[in-house]
Amino acid sequence: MHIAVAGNIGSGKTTLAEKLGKHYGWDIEFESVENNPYLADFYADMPRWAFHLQVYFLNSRFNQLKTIQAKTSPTIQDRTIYEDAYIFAANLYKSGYLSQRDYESYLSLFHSMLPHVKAPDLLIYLKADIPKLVGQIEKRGRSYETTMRIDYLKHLNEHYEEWIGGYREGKLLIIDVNQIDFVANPDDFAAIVSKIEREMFGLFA
Ligand SMILES: Nc1ncnc2c1ncn2[C@@H]1O[C@H](COP(=O)(O)OP(=O)(O)OP(=O)(O)O)[C@@H](O)[C@H]1O
Repeated sequence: MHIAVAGNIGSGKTTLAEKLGKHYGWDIEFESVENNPYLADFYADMPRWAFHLQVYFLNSRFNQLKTIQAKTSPTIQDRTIYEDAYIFAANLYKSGYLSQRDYESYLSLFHSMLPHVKAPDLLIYLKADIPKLVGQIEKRGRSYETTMRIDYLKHLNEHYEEWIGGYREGKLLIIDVNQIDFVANPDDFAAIVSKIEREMFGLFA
């Protein structure tokens, strides 16, 4: 079984994946941030490093998927390969940070991978407005994210809305995290668990 958590930067994917992994005893596949050789450079100079970073993320996510698809134990994944292509790369192209030829090469690579990609059994989308995202990004205080512009987050959110609106690949659970705190408030976490059970197993928990 493959569960994936999707959402904009700072929406709380990693934290929720950790909590659900612990709650259900699922394996967790994280996004590799610490060892990413391009991320800090990318935030300092997006046009220069956009293509490099996208190829890096695409490859790392594809390898992660191969691992998940080869396993029999249930696994929760922190961000999907769809977000790399349909959200981040598309946004960088539309914002002029990826050139036409680089974007076309990227898409060609992504389309070569796509036949080997199976959609998750359940996609959990964490929907958050800009103030919530900004608050959480500030709270965690990663130095390279301090240069991030509000516009960048806004454009990413627009891409998320469009992608989620048309998502038909599998089961989808949308969780609006604007008014909840599933870390500080156990009831909020329990409500998420109930929604997951209803979606996955049709139970009224
Ligand atoms: N394809 C991509 N293109 C550009 N940046 C990306 C891409 N994938 C991930 N990132 C960035 O890499 C970093 C990854 O951080 P992390 O895994 O903690 O997730 P996050 O997006 O910050 O989400 P959350 O706070 O919900 O866990 C973030 O700055 C994120 O936006």
